[in-house]
Amino acid sequence: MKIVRVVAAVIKSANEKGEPIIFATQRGYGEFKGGWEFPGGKIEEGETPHEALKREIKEELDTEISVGDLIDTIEYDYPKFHLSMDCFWAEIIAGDLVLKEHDAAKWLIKEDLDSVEWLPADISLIHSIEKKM
Ligand SMILES: Nc1nc2c([nH]c(=O)n2[C@H]2C[C@H](O)[C@@H](COP(=O)(O)OP(=O)(O)OP(=O)(O)O)O2)c(=O)[nH]1
Ligand SMILES: [Mg+2]
Repeated sequence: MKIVRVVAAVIKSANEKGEPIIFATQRGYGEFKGGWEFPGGKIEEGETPHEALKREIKEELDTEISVGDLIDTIEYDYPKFHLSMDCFWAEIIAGDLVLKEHDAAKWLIKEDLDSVEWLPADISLIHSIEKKM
């Protein structure tokens, strides 16, 4: 099966109460339109995962991030391809998270992680984030 290598950013911040929050985005196009995910995309030839993630977040959200530790690498079989997705903690350096491609976005506290319809591959990631938030 075709393997698609993807990087995704779990952008972390804090709300007014000082609680940790993460940034979730809703896909605006394609076969998974409407599903919730972490911003990011496919690694291009010659790029490191780190470079790919910084590029994707600039393209999708017009925002510069610093990339932190790897949270998990998700391996998931979709009917048409195998997804291998490196998911990193990230923080905003500059920019306002402008939605260039997504339909909607939300900052979620730990207790609200289950409140959106995540893409199937993201379910196991949500569990590890929940433990680490
Ligand atoms: N970015 C992202 N993609 C995810 C997640 N979960 C998940 O199953 N995917 C899938 C959906 C897509 O098939 C693939 C990533 O594709 P993408 O559409 O983000 O790639 P891209 O930004 O490079 O966009 P494109 O140029 O290929 O349209 O991984 C996730 O949390 N974030
Ligand atoms: Mg993308």
